[in-house]
Amino acid sequence: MLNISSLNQYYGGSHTLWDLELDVPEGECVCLMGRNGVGKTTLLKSIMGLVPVRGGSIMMQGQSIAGMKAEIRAELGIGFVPQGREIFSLLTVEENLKTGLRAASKLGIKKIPEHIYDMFPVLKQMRNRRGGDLSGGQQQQLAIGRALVLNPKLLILDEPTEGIQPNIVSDIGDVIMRLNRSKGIAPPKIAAAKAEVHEAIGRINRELGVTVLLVEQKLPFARKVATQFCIMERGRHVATGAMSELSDDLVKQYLTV
Ligand SMILES: Nc1ncnc2c1ncn2[C@@H]1O[C@H](COP(=O)(O)OP(=O)(O)OP(=O)(O)O)[C@@H](O)[C@H]1O
Repeated sequence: MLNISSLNQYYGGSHTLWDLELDVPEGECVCLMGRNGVGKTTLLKSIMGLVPVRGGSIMMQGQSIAGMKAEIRAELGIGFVPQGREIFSLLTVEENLKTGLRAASKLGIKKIPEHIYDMFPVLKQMRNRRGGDLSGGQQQQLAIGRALVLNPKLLILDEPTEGIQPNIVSDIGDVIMRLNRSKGIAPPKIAAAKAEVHEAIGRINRELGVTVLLVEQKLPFARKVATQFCIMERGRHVATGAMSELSDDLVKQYLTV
């Protein structure tokens, strides 16, 4: 579905991506891996047209997209959930989802597709709550739900569970948490919230048939959700394959910190 070859990217004079190759076959869930600063986010931004690239090609379903504006790439069926989620905290869940509809109306999508609420029941329950009042895990589900409004063929996610913290939406929340802790009441289960997000990504891939490319640093999650891996090191791809073939040697060489 997505084929990248000989891609180079520079931030000013700093050469960040070097002759990069990446294949994301239709129906697969590909995990981009590598230590901090190797260029994973830069590669995702290059695919989305958010940073300029030099040379090489980016093909989406056989069509060259390297010179296209970011909005056109979205219309061609590439959904993107950036790091940090970027949801609107003062808008309700439903209003947040509707912000995705403006671009979607060009594709004939006029209302929020029901399968988004099926995929994320919590968004249905909380449709009238403000985005800023949701927990980190719920906000991440909202960000993914919003990307699904465009009915993407390819969904790109940058570290979807990074930064999921206990719900400290206000000083009051903070005080409650501290009080709970002093009474021995455990804070909300972060691991469970992260697992929920990963499970949803797995279902989006398998049940909705959406091809997925994601950056995920946590190996157990990556192994669980992805079918293929691509490891990067200093701006270059160094190893690719089926997730079942990701060896301990590769992990040690390129992923262990
Ligand atoms: N806007 C920018 N201007 C200049 N250099 C940048 C910019 N954004 C990133 N870089 C540099 O490019 C390199 C790759 O960064 P990038 O964020 O793509 O890596 P990453 O693998 O996603 O890292 P992480 O896992 O920490 O998110 C790093 O050396 C980083 O400092």
